[in-house]
Amino acid sequence: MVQLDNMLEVHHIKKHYQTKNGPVYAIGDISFKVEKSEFLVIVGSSGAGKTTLLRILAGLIEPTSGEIVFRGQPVVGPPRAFAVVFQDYVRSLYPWFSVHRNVELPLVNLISDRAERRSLVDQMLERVGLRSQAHKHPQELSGGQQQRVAIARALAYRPEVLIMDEPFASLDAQTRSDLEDLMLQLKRDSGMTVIFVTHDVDEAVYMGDRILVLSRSPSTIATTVATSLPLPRDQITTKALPAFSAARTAVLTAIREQSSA
Ligand SMILES: Nc1ncnc2c1ncn2[C@@H]1O[C@H](COP(=O)(O)OP(=O)(O)OP(=O)(O)O)[C@@H](O)[C@H]1O
Repeated sequence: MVQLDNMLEVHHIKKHYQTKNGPVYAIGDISFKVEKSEFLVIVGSSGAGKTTLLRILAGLIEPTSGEIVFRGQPVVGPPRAFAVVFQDYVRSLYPWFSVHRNVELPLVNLISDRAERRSLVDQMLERVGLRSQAHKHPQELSGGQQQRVAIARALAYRPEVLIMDEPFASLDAQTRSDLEDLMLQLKRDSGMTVIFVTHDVDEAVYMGDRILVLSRSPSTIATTVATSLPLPRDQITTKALPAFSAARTAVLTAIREQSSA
């Protein structure tokens, strides 16, 4: 029998927000498990609770009930082993610090040796193709470059789990596919686990090993689609495979069923 290494377990998460107009029921009841080194993608219509779920997974907000278990331990705050990249990279970078300093900051309390820390930052900036821009400030870079800085910062931290909330949503198509491929390559090299939210079904199928489709809120998991696409992926040949269109059809059908439900 195949032994699965479930590093993260989500047990019956429910979440409602208290507002002045009464409770908003965001997450109905969600349970799933994530294997080590898996690339798990979460899709669902607007307002389905994707960001809420990611924030709970990252230990940033508490669920109303249910439990997240990471390596056998309940998550009660942001775990050291997790890093998060949000869509809003402009606000996630410090404008008054250089690119290099932005990537270095989260490492200050982790790596006390300054030379070692700076060398790791240089390596990460090299990986995302920004070594020559290290001295600049974020606002001097393009949107795609700023998002690369946010990715370099998350990866320099060497997380076991990287949580990404629509990280490429506001980028042009070419930059987006370049960053998709960069992320897949970095993930393959590091063996980290990725949990990734997107609105884009093609991106979900291209990136994911498995896709969770959420129902409308209060959300549950409507369907799970395993992609079974060969690695490494390629923007042209992978998307021409029958398995790609089969997975795409399965995800789109589930989303359509939810929006007409
Ligand atoms: N802080 C909050 N207070 C009250 N309600 C909230 C809060 N955050 C989210 N909600 C509500 O919870 C529900 C789920 O929101 P969430 O942002 O998690 O959905 P989403 O699937 O990420 O949406 P989108 O795809 O549009 O970003 C929505 O009805 C939203 O209005």
